[in-house]
Amino acid sequence: MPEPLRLGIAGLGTVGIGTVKILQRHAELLSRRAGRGLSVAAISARDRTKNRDADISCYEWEDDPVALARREDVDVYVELMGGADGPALAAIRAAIETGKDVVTANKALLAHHGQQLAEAAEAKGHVIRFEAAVAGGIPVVKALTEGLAGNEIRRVVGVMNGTCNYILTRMEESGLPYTDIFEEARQLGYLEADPELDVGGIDAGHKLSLLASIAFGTRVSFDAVDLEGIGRVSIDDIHRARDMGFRIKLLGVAQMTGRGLEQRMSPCLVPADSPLGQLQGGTNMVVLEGDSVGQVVLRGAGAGAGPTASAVMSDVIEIARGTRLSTFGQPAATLTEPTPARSSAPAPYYLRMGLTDKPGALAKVATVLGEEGISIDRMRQYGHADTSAPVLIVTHKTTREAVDHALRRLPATAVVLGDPVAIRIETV
Ligand SMILES: NC(=O)C1=CN([C@@H]2O[C@H](COP(=O)(O)OP(=O)(O)OC[C@H]3O[C@@H](n4cnc5c(N)ncnc54)[C@H](O)[C@@H]3O)[C@@H](O)[C@H]2O)C=CC1
Ligand SMILES: N[C@@H](CC=O)C(=O)O
Ligand code: NA
Repeated sequence: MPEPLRLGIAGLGTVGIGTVKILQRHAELLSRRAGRGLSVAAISARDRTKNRDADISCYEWEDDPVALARREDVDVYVELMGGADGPALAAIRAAIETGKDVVTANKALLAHHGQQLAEAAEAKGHVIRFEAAVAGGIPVVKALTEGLAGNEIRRVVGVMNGTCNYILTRMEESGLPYTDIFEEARQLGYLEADPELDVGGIDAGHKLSLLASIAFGTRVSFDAVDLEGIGRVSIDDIHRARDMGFRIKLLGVAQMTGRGLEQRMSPCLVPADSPLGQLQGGTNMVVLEGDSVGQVVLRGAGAGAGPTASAVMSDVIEIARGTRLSTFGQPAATLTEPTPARSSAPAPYYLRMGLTDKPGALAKVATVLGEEGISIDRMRQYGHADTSAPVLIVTHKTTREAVDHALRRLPATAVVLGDPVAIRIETV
């Protein structure tokens, strides 16, 4: 049997300890699958003495994660500290410089530095693997890189942030507004240290940009992701959308169009009876569409110690087996610079507005929509006690530009009260 593969594990929080536990619990199973033993050369975290849910006294300790990366007895540097820059970046650079392969769960870091790190690693014949970084335990990176390698990928769509899906699901269940459920999520410890990463759509945008790179052979371009978080999703819209047969999800879409690479992470309506519409709580779902395979739907835990460590271990075993994959599915130097699509593909839209309850009000709105080339598919007016009549409109496919233009014109009709809401409807 070959020599054991020696790991240096930096970060002993949720994911790091989850990884240590799998290594300890399944040592024999893992070495059978890997074809060689797996050993831990040393570990590192901020606080050595912290009470942890695993016995780490058997491992050598390094205070400095960069020193751990430079150790000669480490073959694979397992970075589970987090942070887009700082020690995680310095440590991964040091690991590559000194000839190690790298496994990381750090989507923020790869979204910002993935291209440069992949080029550096590949120039030296080393690999960077990141299954845990996208949708946690769901093997979506491997599905795209390996299982669907024979396809031209048409589209990647998904719910990739469990916290946002939890918040939206709980708002619908409880009827409580965003601020109340945000607080509930905080109390449950679901939110990242900087909650804006979750609710601002940034974390999910990081993940989408990594999948887009593999799917379309383009350099990671997180800055080109059109981002909108869930902070403005109202309980009203959640209920009205449900009345019309939809649910609101923070949805990521990446597709190559005639106008360039479209990457969006924003609240969208999806049919309530679709797989995405049925997705409840903190679960993730990614839908991959290939020209030969059609649609592949992956669903599972996008976060948590066990699921995320499961993904980390899949990368470690891949390396132990001798599989050497390019970080983004093809040599980093051959990834092309994407042209960002300036506008998104046409789609139906959901429009909600309050109208003055006077004859002809609806006709004025319909005229503006018609003049902007927007055709109405369905409409519903609600009973009301005051002077503002709530109206919902589902349009046929149209462009975001036409919708925005119509919304800008509506105040001039003098029949629309307050700010109308427009949300894209995504059919998957
Ligand atoms: N928690 C989850 O469910 C998921 C986490 N991830 C990613 O996994 C990585 C780790 O996340 P968690 O385990 O949740 O974080 P955590 O906050 O629970 O643990 C971080 C660990 O890294 C150590 N650390 C942080 N900065 C350090 C430094 N400068 N020097 C030495 N040690 C340092 C901390 O002491 C701690 O042991 C992050 O990149 C995160 O985005 C990815 C998917 C899911
Ligand atoms: N904050 C993330 C954790 C995993 O990436 C989420 O809620 O999905
Ligand atoms: Na994954």
